Amino acid sequence: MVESSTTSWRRPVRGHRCTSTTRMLPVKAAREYQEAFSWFPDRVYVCYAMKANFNPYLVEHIVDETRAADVVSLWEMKVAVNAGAETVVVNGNAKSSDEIRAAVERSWVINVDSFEEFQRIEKIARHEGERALVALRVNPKVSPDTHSHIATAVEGSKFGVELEIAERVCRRMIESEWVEFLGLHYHIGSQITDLRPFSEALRSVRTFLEDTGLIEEISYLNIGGGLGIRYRRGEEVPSPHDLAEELQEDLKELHSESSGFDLYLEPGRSIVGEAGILVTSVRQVKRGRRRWVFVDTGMNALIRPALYDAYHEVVVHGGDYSATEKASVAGPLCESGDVLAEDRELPIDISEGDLVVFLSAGAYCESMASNYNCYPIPGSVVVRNGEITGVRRVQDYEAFSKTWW
Ligand SMILES: Cc1ncc(COP(=O)(O)O)c(C=O)c1O
Ligand SMILES: N[C@@H](CCCC[NH3+])C(=O)O
Repeated sequence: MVESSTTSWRRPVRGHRCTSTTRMLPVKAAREYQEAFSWFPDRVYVCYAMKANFNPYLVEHIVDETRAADVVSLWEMKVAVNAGAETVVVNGNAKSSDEIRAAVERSWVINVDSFEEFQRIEKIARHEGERALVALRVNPKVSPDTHSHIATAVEGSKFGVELEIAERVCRRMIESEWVEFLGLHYHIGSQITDLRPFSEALRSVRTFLEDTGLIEEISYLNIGGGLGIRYRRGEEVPSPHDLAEELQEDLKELHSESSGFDLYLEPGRSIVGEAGILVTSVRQVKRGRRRWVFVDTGMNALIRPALYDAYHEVVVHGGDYSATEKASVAGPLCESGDVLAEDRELPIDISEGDLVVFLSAGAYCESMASNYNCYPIPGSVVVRNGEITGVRRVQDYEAFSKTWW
């Protein structure tokens, strides 16, 4: 649950009962992933993709269930370890040497993004005197129906290695004294609600593994994350069980052709997305050609509408919906794109101080918050089974200014 920067909540305290009916879905979702793939013959690791929401209190609950995380930076590594992650996979197209070193020292699997990165890893591993555990991120080239900014396996994508040249890279990894080649990784993008691209990607990778004979060399297959969530009321989206069913046949056959491999998944949004809300409060209503509802936080806390034309359901807490009219909800920032919701039916009598709540804000909202216009990073409250289990206070000026002076 994500609270806006300046809403006038009573100060939440860890352990207090909370009256909110918001369910803590993430643990359930993580469990569902584990159950959904339980037919897989070897081990299955559900590595929570921390980029979706790295709130440490939330990560703690999820990792308690999964024991595994997908990280992309040193700080994500720290949060994952503090939350008790035992299995960590390291992603990123431009990893720093410190990140690579940390992974090598702890024997975490590195999903290698390029041949050049493999060479850097080899050098670092030699220097450390430790073999690096590596998998190669490949680009199976699929075009899911999602925003182009979050499709990650299209032609020309910055991520991964094209399958046409991947065999050569894998063979070099296999020959290397300083890396241990485990297998392949791919991730086709995010907010994907059609299952076809997931099976297309798996089939491309399967064909690659069979045609090259690399099927005999792998002990690791990482199929990434990407499953979409419900942003609009009434929308139907596939569940982890649907995804598992879609992939079951190919995965089982691939497994039977191999000498056995563990399956890794990296879901982010589908674990935390639906569970989070962003609570803002109305500062002002403006009437002109359009009716505007200005709230106290904007794209600094919810950048998805501006970045991806994303839609988030809006609810006015306790609002009288018997008389509504169209209005757009915008933040206070000096940016025309700082519009959080366009043309929604909102109560006519909405006024200063009313709480405007954005739904499905658990993923890529809190984690993408910024200090634009020197607005503080909003605080957040994590609730589980009706109880507050974690509070991050609104960033204060002292914490903010330390970054600068
Ligand atoms: C490598 C990688 N794995 C996993 C994820 C998580 O994706 P999602 O939140 O869509 O499940 C991402 C983000 O798209 C990613 O880049
Ligand atoms: N930030 C994106 C998802 C990025 C996925 C990370 N690879 C969103 O809000 O939809």
